[in-house]
Amino acid sequence: MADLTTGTAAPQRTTRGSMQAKPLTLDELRRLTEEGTIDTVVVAVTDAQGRLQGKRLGAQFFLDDVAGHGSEACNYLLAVDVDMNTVDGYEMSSWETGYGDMVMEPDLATLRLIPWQPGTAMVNCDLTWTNGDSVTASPRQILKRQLDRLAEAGMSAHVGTELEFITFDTSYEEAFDSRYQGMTPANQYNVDYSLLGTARVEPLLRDIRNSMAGAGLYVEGAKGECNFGQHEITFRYQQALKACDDHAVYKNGAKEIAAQHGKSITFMAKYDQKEGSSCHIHLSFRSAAGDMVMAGDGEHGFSPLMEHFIAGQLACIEDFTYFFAPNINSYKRFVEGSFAPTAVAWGFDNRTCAFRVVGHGPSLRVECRVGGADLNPYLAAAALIAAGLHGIENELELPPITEGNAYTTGAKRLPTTLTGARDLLEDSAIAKEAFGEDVVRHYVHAADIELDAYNATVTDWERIRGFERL
Ligand SMILES: NC(=O)CC[C@H](N)C(=O)O
Repeated sequence: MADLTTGTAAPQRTTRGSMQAKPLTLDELRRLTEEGTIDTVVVAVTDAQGRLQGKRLGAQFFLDDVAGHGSEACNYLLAVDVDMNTVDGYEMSSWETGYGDMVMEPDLATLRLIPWQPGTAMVNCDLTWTNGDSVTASPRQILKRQLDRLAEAGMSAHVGTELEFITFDTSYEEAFDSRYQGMTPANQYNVDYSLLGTARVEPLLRDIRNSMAGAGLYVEGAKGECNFGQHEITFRYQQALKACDDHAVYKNGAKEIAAQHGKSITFMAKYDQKEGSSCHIHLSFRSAAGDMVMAGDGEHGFSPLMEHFIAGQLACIEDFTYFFAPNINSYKRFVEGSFAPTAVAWGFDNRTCAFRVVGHGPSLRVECRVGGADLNPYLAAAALIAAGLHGIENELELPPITEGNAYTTGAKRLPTTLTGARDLLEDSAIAKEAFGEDVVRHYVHAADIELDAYNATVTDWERIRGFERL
């Protein structure tokens, strides 16, 4: 086991190297706690917005009580807005029901060291009610339900998520105080693939990469992107649930590490008018034994299952767009010619399509390019699995391939506003069937909360536009 950081500021502390740490067992955690190397265990759940929420527990208390029995958290955690306001209208949580508890049930398979915080381990949790029932609106429970459906069909899913983000030399506190005006991006020009440009940000990027390896993620690499200060760090695909747990840990951890460097990073889908930040999701189904099921002898080298799978994605993406673009800002990313998709289309290695098929044989997979970096990975992965199953169960026919520029074809368009996506989700028989009516109501309400907050706000844009000239 590698040494843990002693808690000095990030730039001085030693990194852990790039080897993927093994999951931490409960016995190892006990030993590390007894020898004083670990003193804190973070119990974490992922909320509706995809954020890690939870508590920092004394490691001994975690070992004695929580590992076996869970830890309580207020049920409002899945029913607040971004600002943690208690908002009306959620069935699972309200003043009327007294805002009681749910139980964070540690999934011990997710136990890991958190190298960027001294003496700390973390565990991802499922959410149950105090009577043991599953909390159906919990993103992790929503994904697990789709994985159960997939297992009943004799399959499992591999997922890889690729988050882009924009880095600023400005600290989070300075950014907040200046109301996000006049911030300094970490690069002053487009550093897409630029080794020179990315080297400027490498102390932070390397710290994030190596810290994530120490937290059990398999780091593939980092590259620069187009917008000023925009970068992407990628991790190897893996079983869907672990991929989403790791995504949530990474996104939270990358912000913590940026803060330790006096910098800030944002996963907003569209920070400014230049290129937005995506979360491309690579997905493949395998047999329960792990064998490939998507490649075959058909046209394009597809199996019939793959044809139905892609057809299902195209059939469902409009209904499910909310799960890939859950904020007002998310829709500003869907701009023609920006590498973010606008067309409901699929193609081979075609970055203008919503669904880009890549690889061949065992590596054949679909990259969904719809999601912004602000998506909730559990909900998006659940949506892709549900869409694939919809296509397979109904043996949907593969629509024609798009060759060339999907931005200028007459293909159907993705919803262009949160209102549009919300309405499609609300009316979706497929979504209600796959996720349950209560889950659809929960997330339609989440969209309404966001829309109401936005509509009630007078923005800078309106003042600049109208103050003098109107
Ligand atoms: N690497 C890329 O393909 C760029 C993706 C683009 N930034 C988006 O928001 O979708």
